[in-house]
Amino acid sequence: MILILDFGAQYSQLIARRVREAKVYCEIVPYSISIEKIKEKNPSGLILSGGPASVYEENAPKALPEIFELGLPILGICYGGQFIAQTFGGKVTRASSREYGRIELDMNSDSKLFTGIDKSTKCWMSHTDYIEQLPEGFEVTASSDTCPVAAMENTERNIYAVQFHPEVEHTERGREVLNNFVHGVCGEESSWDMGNYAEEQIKAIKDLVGDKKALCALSGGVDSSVAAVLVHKAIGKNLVCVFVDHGLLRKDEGDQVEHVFRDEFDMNLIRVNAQDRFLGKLEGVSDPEKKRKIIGEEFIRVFEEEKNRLKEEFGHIDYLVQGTIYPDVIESGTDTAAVIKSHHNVGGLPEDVDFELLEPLRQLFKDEVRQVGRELGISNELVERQPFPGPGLAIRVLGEITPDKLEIVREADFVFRDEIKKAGLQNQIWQYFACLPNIRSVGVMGDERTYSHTIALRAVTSTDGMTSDWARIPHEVLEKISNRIVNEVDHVNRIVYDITSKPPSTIEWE
Ligand SMILES: Nc1ncnc2c1ncn2[C@@H]1O[C@H](COP(=O)(O)OP(=O)(O)OP(=O)(O)O)[C@@H](O)[C@H]1O
Ligand SMILES: O=c1[nH]c(=O)c2[nH+]cn([C@@H]3O[C@H](COP(=O)(O)O)[C@@H](O)[C@H]3O)c2[nH]1
Ligand SMILES: NC(=O)CC[C@H](N)C(=O)O
Ligand SMILES: [Mg+2]
Repeated sequence: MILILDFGAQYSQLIARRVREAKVYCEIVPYSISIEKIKEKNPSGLILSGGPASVYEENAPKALPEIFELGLPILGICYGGQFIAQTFGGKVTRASSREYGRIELDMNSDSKLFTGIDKSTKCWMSHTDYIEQLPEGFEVTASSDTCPVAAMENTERNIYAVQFHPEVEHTERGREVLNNFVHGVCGEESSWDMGNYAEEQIKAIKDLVGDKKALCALSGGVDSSVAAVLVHKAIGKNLVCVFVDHGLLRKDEGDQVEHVFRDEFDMNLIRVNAQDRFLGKLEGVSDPEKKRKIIGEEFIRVFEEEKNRLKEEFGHIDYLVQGTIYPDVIESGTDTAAVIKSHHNVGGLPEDVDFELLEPLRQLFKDEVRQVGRELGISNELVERQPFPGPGLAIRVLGEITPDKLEIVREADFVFRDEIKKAGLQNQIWQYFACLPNIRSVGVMGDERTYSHTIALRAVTSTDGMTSDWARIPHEVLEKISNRIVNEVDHVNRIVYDITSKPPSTIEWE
């Protein structure tokens, strides 16, 4: 097995996922793990993850130096690599030129880590610091103009470090790098089997819930639909689904979700119209984290009210099923990982929740959830649906939300989606939406001065939502979308297209 020492990385689970995909068992442990514990687990290699800290800071997280005396192969990624450099006497400092997102790297294919990889390949970076001075005994195995030590190794000690992220989907040959490490360097064989996730989960849910009852927070999105079907297969009629229309949905979405769900599934579904209470609570609030927490809490209050209301006819409900997936968890922050944004269903939950949480997809990434959905026989149309965040349009109207602004973004978003569909691009773009940045600018329309809103279009390619690139939508399509939005949506006189990757941006603007 392989041990991953976690320094608070966004991508630790992704590293684990790639190692498992290479059919090798692995576990994630805190960076501070003791030497005895490591010996107990008897790994064939260690991977040191990335992390938000800088190794030269006073309280930077440090693994025990004795890990380097175990004789085990070690691979450090980003922070992990910088930690290796510092430990062996190299120098890590803040880079004059930071790198986020795509870069081209020259790799030395003589390195065991890069066996079989072309010289120049596309890699994904996310760092502020860099290895300025190579530690003694190490040699450089990859570099770019701005990052002289993009990879280094000490073959005698079997220690490797990379500045880029081999674990993310956008690093073209990343899987091969990790394969080379676990098989080529650590000598692991492909022996571990992932089993059948759906079957195992259904059995586990059956055992856990027994004949108790559960309420599923159902949005009509991919994650909660898959979660609902899993739980329904386990406990049948003891599940009730609650869909909340919080007034922050896209155009006509409430009716569509209700329709699709009743058509496709034979499950209890309750729709709660809660537009006024959500918008009331959000009035005058402009901080994104505050908005997310208000929404997270309000969802729970609605579910609790439904639970009380259903007591007589349905019986006591113990569990709340949510379609939480791994990015929701990690981005909401953990003991070591930074808070990127509090997803309403994790970091946005209030402290007092009158349910036991049941989240069967909590360890999975989006593409894995889609795979489970297909195994469960859910229609392609639903499984392929683009993600839509639980806080909805509230995090796409930047700053304070008003009914007028919601209306503008809703209409612009409708036009955008309509044109993407007409251009036949909906399967090539992972997520696409309109956003209202809350800036107004001067325009001239019909010879009159306007001072109106800007709409920002966001469209990204991704696989798991952890990294993304901006979608290269043909200019003719963008032109059509721009024309239509300005012509059809009142109070808009300017359209911009977002051309940042994640990192450094995130997919949503708030
Ligand atoms: N309008 C809603 N009504 C009830 N529950 C919701 C609603 N929106 C979100 N949720 C709950 O919050 C969870 C997280 O939302 P999220 O948007 O990440 O997932 P999803 O809507 O199920 O899938 P997708 O990512 O495809 O939109 C959902 O799985 C669901 O349990
Ligand atoms: O249910 C959700 N509740 C949330 O609070 C939330 N915030 C972001 N998202 C979705 O998660 C994916 C990654 O988003 P970001 O790059 O913006 O962090 C993207 O698909 C986002 O749409 C959310 N989903
Ligand atoms: N992704 C990382 O591990 C980042 C490491 C460190 N915080 C940097 O900015 O360079
Ligand atoms: Mg959703």
